Formats: sequence, C-alpha cells, structure tokens
Amino acid sequence: MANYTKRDEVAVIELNNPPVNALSFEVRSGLQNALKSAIDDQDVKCIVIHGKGKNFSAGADIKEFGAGTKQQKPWITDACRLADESSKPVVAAIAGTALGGGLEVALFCHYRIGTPSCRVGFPEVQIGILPGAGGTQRLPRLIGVNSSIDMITSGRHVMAEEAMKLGILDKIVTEDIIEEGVKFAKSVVGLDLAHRILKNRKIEAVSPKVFDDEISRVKKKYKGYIAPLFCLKAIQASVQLPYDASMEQELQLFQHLVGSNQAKAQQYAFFAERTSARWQLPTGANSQNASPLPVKTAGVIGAGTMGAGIALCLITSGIPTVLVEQDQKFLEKGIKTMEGDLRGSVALKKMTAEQAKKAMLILKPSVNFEDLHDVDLVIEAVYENLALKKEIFAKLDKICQPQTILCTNTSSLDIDMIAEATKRMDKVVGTHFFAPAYIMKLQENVYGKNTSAETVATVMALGRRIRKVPVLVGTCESFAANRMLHPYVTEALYLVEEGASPYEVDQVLEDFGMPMGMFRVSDLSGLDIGYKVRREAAKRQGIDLTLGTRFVNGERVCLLADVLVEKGRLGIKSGKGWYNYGSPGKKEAIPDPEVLDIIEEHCRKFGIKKQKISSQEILERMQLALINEGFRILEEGIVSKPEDIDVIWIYGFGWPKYMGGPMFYANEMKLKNVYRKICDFHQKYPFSIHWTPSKLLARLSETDLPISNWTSLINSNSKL
Ligand SMILES: CCCCCC/C=C/CC(=O)SCCNC(=O)CCNC(=O)[C@H](O)C(C)(C)COP(=O)(O)OP(=O)(O)OC[C@H]1O[C@@H](n2cnc3c(N)ncnc32)[C@H](O)[C@@H]1OP(=O)(O)O
Repeated sequence: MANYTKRDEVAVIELNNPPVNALSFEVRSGLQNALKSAIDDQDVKCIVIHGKGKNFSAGADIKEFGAGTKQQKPWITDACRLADESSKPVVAAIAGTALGGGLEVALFCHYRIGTPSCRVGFPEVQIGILPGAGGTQRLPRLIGVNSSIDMITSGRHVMAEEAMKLGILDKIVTEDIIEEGVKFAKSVVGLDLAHRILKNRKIEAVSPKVFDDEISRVKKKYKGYIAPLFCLKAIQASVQLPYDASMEQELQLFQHLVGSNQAKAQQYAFFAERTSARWQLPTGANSQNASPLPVKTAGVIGAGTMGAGIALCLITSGIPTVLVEQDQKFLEKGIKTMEGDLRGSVALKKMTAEQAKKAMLILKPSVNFEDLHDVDLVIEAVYENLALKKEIFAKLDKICQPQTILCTNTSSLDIDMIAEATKRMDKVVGTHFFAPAYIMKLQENVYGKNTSAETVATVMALGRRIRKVPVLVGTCESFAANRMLHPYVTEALYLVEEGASPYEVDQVLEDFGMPMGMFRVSDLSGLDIGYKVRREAAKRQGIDLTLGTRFVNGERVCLLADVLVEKGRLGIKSGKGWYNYGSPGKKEAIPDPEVLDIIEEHCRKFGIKKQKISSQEILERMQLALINEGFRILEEGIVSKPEDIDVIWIYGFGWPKYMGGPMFYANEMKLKNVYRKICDFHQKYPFSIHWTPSKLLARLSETDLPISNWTSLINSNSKL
C-alpha cells in the first residue's frame, strides 16, 4: 500500500511494501489514491514520494508476472499519470534502490533527489522483460538515447554520483531523505514545471545506423537473449514516434516479452537464487536460526591461480587478507597475477585505479604460516592432494585461534577426511570456487558430517559479501557441481567416439546457449588436469588406465583426452588441445584436422563404427545425462532443493539464464518425457552407469508436480 501524510503544505506519500516496496496491486492503487488526495487538497503545495525502510522501490512485483498473466489495473502508468498532470511539483526522494518500475515512478515525478548510496536502474532485461511503464520512453528524453541504451540493455545499477552526472538525479542529499525531500519540494514550489514533465521533452534525432550498430552489439554481447533486442526496439520507437504512440509500442513489446519462455525462465532464475540462499542442514539448522561469525580478516594458502583469485575476491571486498605461499617466487608470481587482474578491472571500468590500489594495500603476502595466527577464517587453495591438505589443516589447527574457521577449496576430496586432521571438525568446511575465481560467481560451500551451522552461516555470508552466489551442498565424490559435470563430459567423449566431431558437439552446446562448448572449456582448463586426477584416482583404486582400457568394472571408458595429453596437446597452455590455437596462450580456437585423425585412429584401433549423429541427439544425450545425475544428487540429499542445482549450473558453468537451469529445463520438458528418454538411453547404452534412471525422477515423473513442489514431495518421501 501507500501511506499518505502531510507536513505543513507538503504531502508525503510513502510506498509501503516491505522489504523492497515492490509495486504490487495494493501499492499501485495506494499511490494512485494518495496522488489524487494530494492534488485535490487545496492546502497541499507540493508532493514527496519516498519508500518505507531502506529502499525507494525495486519495481513491479515480479510474482505478478507469473506465467504472463495480465497485471491488474491500475498499472504504474495509470497511477503516475496524475503526477504528469499535476500543477504541484512532485519530488521522488530516493534512498536505497529505485529499480525498474520504481525508477519509472520517479521519472513521472518532476524532480528526483537521492542519498549518496542510492542506486537506480532498469534491470528488467535480467528477468526477460523491458521497462513497461514508460521507462524506455522517458529515460531517453532525460539522459539521451546512447546512455539510455547502455542502461536499459545492460540492466546495470547506476550509483548516485553517476546518476547525478547523467541527469537522472537533480541533487544528492546527505541528511534524512524524507526531511530533505520535504525541504527540496518546498524550494521548488511556484517554479515553472513545463520543462520538468518528461513526456513533453523533445527527443534528440538519432540516425537509424545507431540502432543497427546497437543491434549487432547486443546480439553479440547478450547472445541468445531476446529482451535486450526488444528494449532497443522500444527505445527506437521513442525516437521515431510521438509519445503516445511509442508508449503503446512499448506496452505491446512488454506484453510480448512478459509471456515469453525466456521471461519465465529468467524470473524462475531470479527467485531460484534467493531460494537457494535459504540453506538448511540435515540437522534442521538453517539460514533463519543460525548466525554467522564475524570475518574481519582472512587468510589464503596457496598463491596459484585459484589462491590468487580467491585472495583478490577478499581484498576487493575490503577484507584484509594474508596470502601465504611457501615459496617466495610463487608468491611473487601470484601477486603479479593479482595486479594484472586488477589492472584489467580498472581498464573495464569495473573499479577505479584508486580502489585497486586500496585493495592491494590490505593484502599481506607472506611465506610464513605463523602470520595466519590471528585471522578469522582461512581458505586453503593448494593442489588436490589429500595428504598435503591434511598436513596443512593439522598445522593450521595449531597456529590459528580456536574460533578460526578453516576452509578448503578442494573440488573433489572428502571434507571429513580433511577435517579429521584437526581438533575443530565443526569449524572445517569446503569453499569450492570456480576458475577463474575472481570472475566466476559460484561458491559451492560443502558441509561435512561435523560442520556446525555457525560455520555454514559464516561461509554463506562471506560468499555474499565477496559478491559470489553461495550454494550449500553436502559432501560426496566431486560434490554437486563437478559430479554433474562428469556424465556431461563423458557423453561428449562417447559422442565423439561414435561419430560426432568435437566441433559439432561444441557448436550444438553453444547454439543452445552455453558460453563455450565442452571441448573448448577442456582446452581452457588444461587437459592435463583431468589426466592427473584420473591417474591418481586409478592408482588409489588399483585400476588399470593404460590407453588400451575400454571398460573398468563393466563401465565403458573413453580415454581420448588422455591420448591427446600424451601427444603433448594440453589445451590453450600448449597451443594445441582439442583445437589448434597457433601458439601457447592464444585464445582463438581453430578446428584441427590432426585431432580428427587422432580420433579416427582411436576408433579404428577399437573397431568402433562411426555414424552420423544428429544435433538433437547430441544435445539430448549431454543434457539428460547431467539432468539424471542432478536428480540423483537431490535424491541423496546432497542438495536440498532443485533450485540449488540450477544456481550451480548458471553461475558455475554458464547455463543460459533464459533456459532457467537444468532442473527447470527438465520441468519444462515434462518429467515423464525426461524419464522415458533416460530409460531409452539406459537400454541402448547399458555400459554407462550414468544412464541408470534416478529413483526420484521416476517417482516425480508419475506426479506431474511443477518444480516449485518437488521439494515437498522429496521431504514427504524420504524413503524413495
Ligand atoms: C501491462 C502492465 C505493464 C506494467 C509494466 C511495469 C513494468 C515494470 C517492470 C519492473 O519493474 S520488473 C522489476 C524490476 N526490478 C527488479 O528486477 C529488481 C529485483 N530486485 C533486486 O534486484 C533486489 O531484490 C534488490 C532490490 C537489489 C534488493 O536486493 P537484496 O539483496 O537487498 O534483497 P533480495 O534478497 O534480493 O530481495 C529481498 C526480497 O524481496 C524480493 N524481491 C525483490 N525484488 C522484488 C520484486 N521486484 N518483486 C517481487 N519480489 C521482489 C526477493 O525475492 C526477496 O524475497 P525472498 O522472499 O527472500 O525471496
């Protein structure tokens, strides 16, 4: 709703819908009524609109867009038209965020003031829609076409200082926002409002070429997403048509998007991220009843690519960090990497040179473990070796304060075995970052059987603080993310053995929307990493993995990647892997006939008959293999809800948000179809354990429950 009060001759309208004052039907009606009262009241000379609590408004209530249902009237435009027509000045007093419809309300006001920490923006593209209450028409009239294109197609939040420079804010105020709003409104009473009404402003002439260029840019930058292109169409309408006609055009484009599959998937992804943040442990402890410990200082062990990246996340979030490496040369190399990454961020305008400098000032590089004595939390990021990690944890247990939390960045090792090296098993937890750690948003936090709720709360809070998306998972071989990756990678290799080229496989995945195909990703990570992991695991388990091996314990294996490694093709780092890169370190991936010969030779050796494989089969086999594993992970309670898996794939592996995530995708395919296809593959490929259908999937496929209800079935049927 909206509260209406008066301070002398000033009407104060408060948008009131905690926590973010989303513009629900009640708020829109309340705002419309309040504006009417203020305009009709002879004693009122001016009007201030502000938001209750920390935010002005986060925009339309996204839940009302569910499945494209039409919004109930009054719409934001109906409510705010009164401001346009008012002869009394209307001032938006912005604290916190004014996003989407929230900013649109402010653009109907004659003036906008904000606090120094306020943010404005049109993030609609991120949920698959466009600003549908005049945002694409009014912003260009206020700040020009080019800046509007940038803001609306990127969805980025603009901080107060920039908003002031762009002309979105008229003033930045430092005292109480309501007091300042009232003061400002009084100061503009009697001034001519004609030029303050944005719909009346002339729009600059822009050549159609600007839009042609922008379409090319947006298609490349936001590959596969339709909303940014629709935003461009709406902005172009603002240039080409009179205001009323272009508003109508905006509405039509909005209606089209709001009913689209992409919008549904992106809005699911928005809420999935928030659902996933509400974690729970098998003990019943959860994000509501557990409190994090303060993390004032941190330590990182290992200045390799991962350690340096993690340290960078910490210091750029203002957490003083000790970076320990046993070898001075490695330490210096790590620092150089960090400095290079910071320079990159400055060049990309993600931070200022001053901020980069400030970050490095709170880094304490060291070759001495004793320097970790007083830190609140340590993240170990040395290479994957259980004995080494256990040795480090035993050492840390002695050096650090008793309350210090000890995290491991292992991507596969047993957290409990690492914790056993300490006398504080409740304070040991996995914090699995994804490469490059400074860029990738996923932080897969892994609890062991003794990890306390307090420890989990601390690493979940730390994740958010360092701008990651933290997801909580239980411990198992490779954890949730990499465990699901395994059948995906395995199927890719089988497909190549059976007749698809690596380049066809990658093309299919990239056409689907993955940022890179599986083989390009392998080249980027380095083929030797998997090679070493496979060989170490085989040694541990007493398995023969010579290149002639075709089956291990009745399970089909394909060691083609290892053949490449033994030929010196390690990926980008050696200039050749599945692709040819010309020389080491170069990024342009060129399909290589030599690789096709290697595959040919491999298939001849094992008598594998090659056949034509359709794009549809490539996509289905790769995706259904990982989806089946996802259901098993859910079934085993490694994650507590399907949203966790979708968030992992979006932020860890770049699954396109407009496809919602693998579990959402399965839901859209209908689970009975997913189950039937997996059963078919199981029959066709009996030597691949990953095709054994998940029991949970089998049960869910009988119910036709939507994804939002799966968790209740899982919880009510713990015995599957
Ligand atoms: C035909 C009619 C035409 C009408 C056209 C009108 C079109 C308008 C377009 C829009 O306005 S679409 C909405 C655009 N706005 C956004 O996308 C903003 C989304 N929100 C955020 O980015 C963040 O929530 C925030 C505002 C930056 C705050 O972040 P913070 O980390 O502080 O909190 P959260 O955990 O994210 O959110 C708290 C709580 O609030 C829920 N929520 C946030 N925004 C909305 C929203 N716009 N609608 C509904 N609910 C929202 C969020 O889900 C959290 O709730 P939960 O229960 O914890 O999940």
